[in-house]
Amino acid sequence: MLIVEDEYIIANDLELILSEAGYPVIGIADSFGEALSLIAEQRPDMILLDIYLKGRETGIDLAKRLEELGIPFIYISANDNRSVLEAVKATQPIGYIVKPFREKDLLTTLEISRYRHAHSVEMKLREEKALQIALTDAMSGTGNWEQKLLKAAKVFQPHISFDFISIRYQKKDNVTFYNYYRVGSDEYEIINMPAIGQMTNEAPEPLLSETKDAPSGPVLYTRETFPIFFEQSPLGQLLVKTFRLESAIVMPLKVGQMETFYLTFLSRKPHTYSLGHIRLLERLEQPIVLIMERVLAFEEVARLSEKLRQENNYLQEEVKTFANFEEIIGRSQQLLHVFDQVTQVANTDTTVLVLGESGTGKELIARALHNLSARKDKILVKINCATLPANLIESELFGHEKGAFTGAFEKRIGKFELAHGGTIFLDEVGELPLELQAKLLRVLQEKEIERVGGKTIIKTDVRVLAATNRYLEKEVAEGRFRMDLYFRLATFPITLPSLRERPGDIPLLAQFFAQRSARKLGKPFIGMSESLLNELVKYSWPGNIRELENVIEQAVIINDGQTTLKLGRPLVNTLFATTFSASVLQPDAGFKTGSSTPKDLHDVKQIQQDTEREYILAILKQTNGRIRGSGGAAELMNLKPTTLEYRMDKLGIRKVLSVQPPKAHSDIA
Ligand SMILES: Nc1ncnc2c1ncn2[C@@H]1O[C@H](COP(=O)(O)OP(=O)(O)OP(=O)(O)O)[C@@H](O)[C@H]1O
Repeated sequence: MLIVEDEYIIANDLELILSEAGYPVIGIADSFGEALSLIAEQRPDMILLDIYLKGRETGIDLAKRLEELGIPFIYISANDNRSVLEAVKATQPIGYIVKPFREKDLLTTLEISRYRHAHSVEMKLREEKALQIALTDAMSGTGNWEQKLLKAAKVFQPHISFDFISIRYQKKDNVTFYNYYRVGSDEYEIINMPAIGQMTNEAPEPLLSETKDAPSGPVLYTRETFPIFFEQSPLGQLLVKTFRLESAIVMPLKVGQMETFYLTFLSRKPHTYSLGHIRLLERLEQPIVLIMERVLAFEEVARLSEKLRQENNYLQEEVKTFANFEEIIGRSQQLLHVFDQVTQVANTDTTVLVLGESGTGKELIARALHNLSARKDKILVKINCATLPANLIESELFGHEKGAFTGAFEKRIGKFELAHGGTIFLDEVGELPLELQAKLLRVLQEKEIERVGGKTIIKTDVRVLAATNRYLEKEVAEGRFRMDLYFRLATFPITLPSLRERPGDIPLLAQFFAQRSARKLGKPFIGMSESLLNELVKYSWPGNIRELENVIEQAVIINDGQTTLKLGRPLVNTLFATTFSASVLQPDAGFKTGSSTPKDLHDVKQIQQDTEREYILAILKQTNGRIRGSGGAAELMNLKPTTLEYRMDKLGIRKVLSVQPPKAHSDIA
């Protein structure tokens, strides 16, 4: 114990009593200065403190230092002046002994004070532990940051009371403010930036950028020291003025390398905050930082696993088809030329536009381009521009912020962001609506994207591959496709030959598909007859390799494994197919990779179109107008539904939505 007493006799008396009672006394000081130097030498567990000492400073002045040092003390004084007693109370002594005292009274007071103090320290420790647990619960519960921080603020209230709490979250150059105003015992109003603007008639946003870094530890501000606080936080100044606040504590919490949370507790009363609060915040600093780090790490993990989940979806889609260059079957000159082009351009970041009829292997070539590039270990994201609803394409491509549109409940990253570091394959790019063509062009030019409803620009590193079975130049001429985008995409065009242009590859492909299907179905495959191969080669394959693949798979399915393959249905049974096989003309002008051109091009084309139209109408009648799904016209014709719809559109065949029974006035009827 240390005795701070200027009256020598009393001091000696005290020392004697204490020593005899088993309280070792480390010294006697008669002034403020001497007491501090004794404390510096040896820190006492407790101090007996007189109010009036030698020199200018009093016991009350010393008490303030003791509070800072965290040393408990008991006043021992004859002073009963009211204002002095008020000041004494404010210094939070653990006991008070009135002079003159009896030895018994002194020892009893000492014992009780010591017990109460030890008990209160233990209580405090327990309370602090409970506070930490409550903060962890608040922060790791459900909800967004605004809700979590409100829960955390409520947890603080009994320990560091406040009328207003402002939490600034600084992440690199990005600042977010969360403000809560206490309106009832457990009721808080969330005061966001627009609300501050409305209340103060001042735009608060510019003030954010003027916010300076606060000090490294907790700092207490009162009316006298507010100017320093205002200097650092002009927004804080606005809040203080608007909500008539009188004192504050600012606590910076550095989380990780780049992120800091600034907690500012503000009170309407001038003397709410004390050194005790500062000490409490200091003790809580590490635990809170740990909580925050954990919450941020969880968020990051959740973000990454969501990304991984999305990537997985695509990867699963990917493994369904071949992705290997070697798996592209064919030895024709036309195909070898394509291989040369692929090899040339694969390992660059050049945008490639793959052209060709439906089913010619455009997607396969796109995958080969990716697999032969330096990006092969990164993701290849495919997006089919024809199958997405027009109103969702933008958000699919670029992502959206939460609340960007009705139904955007959560923030979602788009495929461009997902493909970061890898490749994006825009299949059927010719179907992209005009307004999105402008946005795609911007991505290609600036290499940056903006989420729907987002304010920030996100840099991307994505290689773009695109494919279409449309004749894009015609689309440009007819105003359906932007010329500038066309030029951007067609930096390096690769045109795939139709199957009928390379009949020499048909036997190879047929064997390959037959073996593969047999393996898949666990059936033996003993070969194909000469006549079957001839039949395959003669056929015109409007659905190209996809159609061949399907025809062979069907044949393998119905085959018993003991005899050579037979087709499930004859290939010459459609007018559509025969017409095309009779001519070298493409069903869709523009992908002419063959050499010969019929003389009377116009007439042939007209006949061809009429025949095709009749054929499609006949099939549609058979299916009651149904295009998609099993037993639909597309399946019967071995075409993709989108291709069939495209053809119908071209030939002026209207789609009938309600087909049961077919309407008498419709095309189909
Ligand atoms: N040279 C080839 N060797 C083996 N299989 C091929 C070859 N070319 C295409 N295929 C197969 O044919 C089918 C159709 O190919 P793909 O989907 O790449 O065509 P596409 O031109 O992209 O069609 P669409 O324009 O209709 O989307 C796929 O199953 C693909 O694996």
